[in-house]
Amino acid sequence: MHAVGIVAAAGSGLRLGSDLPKALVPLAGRPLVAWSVDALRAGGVAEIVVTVPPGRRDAFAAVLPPDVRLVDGGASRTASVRAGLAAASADADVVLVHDAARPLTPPDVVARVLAALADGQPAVVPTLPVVDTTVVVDDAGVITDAPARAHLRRVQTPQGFDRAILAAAYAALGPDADLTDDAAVVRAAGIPVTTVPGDERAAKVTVAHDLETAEARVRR
Ligand SMILES: Nc1ccn([C@@H]2O[C@H](COP(=O)(O)OP(=O)(O)OP(=O)(O)O)[C@@H](O)[C@H]2O)c(=O)n1
Ligand SMILES: C[C@](O)(CO)[C@H](O)COP(=O)(O)O
Repeated sequence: MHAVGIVAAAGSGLRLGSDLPKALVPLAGRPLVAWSVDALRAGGVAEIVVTVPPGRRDAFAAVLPPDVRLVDGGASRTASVRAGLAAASADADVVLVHDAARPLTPPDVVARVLAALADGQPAVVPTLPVVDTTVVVDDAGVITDAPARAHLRRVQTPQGFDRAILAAAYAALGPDADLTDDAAVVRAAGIPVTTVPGDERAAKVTVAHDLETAEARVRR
């Protein structure tokens, strides 16, 4: 099975509040994107495309292995993954889409996604249970619903797909579509998405506290 990894790294990191694009922010002295590329490789994905903020290729090339392909990302994560997918080898069987913002993803998570794809699943995402009661609120903040927690999951990356199915789902999507993950893209095309266990260590670095937590994990 020929797998290609797409690392979405073209975000700016507004919620982190850094001057650098988030993917270049250091974690224990190495940029987040370098950790995330290593995580995919350690899990068994050799070929990697990284989507970068336009105009920042040199900065990314300086911190990544020379065989990683760099492409300009877009204005949204959806647009960036679309650009990465267009640059991925057309002869790849499967694609794993990963966030640069999930630097400490254990190789086991990547391996579980690959194994489910090798089993013939068309779309696979790692998930974790929800531990808090979770509610829906209206614009005034009043609770309107409290979905049964047993059926709720937190979705992580890498998310794995049959390459042709993901490409067809993106092709069917409007040019300005902005969905929060790639599972939503294939679900919009009617493809069922299965889940495998995620891992708390694959947490996303979104705000400053997440970076502190990741630093503490690396120190341990
Ligand atoms: N136009 C974009 C926006 C996001 N991403 C990537 O998608 C992943 C998840 O996005 P998020 O954590 O929201 O990153 P940012 O968009 O950088 O964060 P923020 O919303 O705080 O600006 C990140 O690795 C980010 O680099 C991307 O490739 N292209
Ligand atoms: C793809 C993702 O990490 C799955 O949980 C998440 O949807 C990214 O969301 P963000 O708004 O780009 O942080």
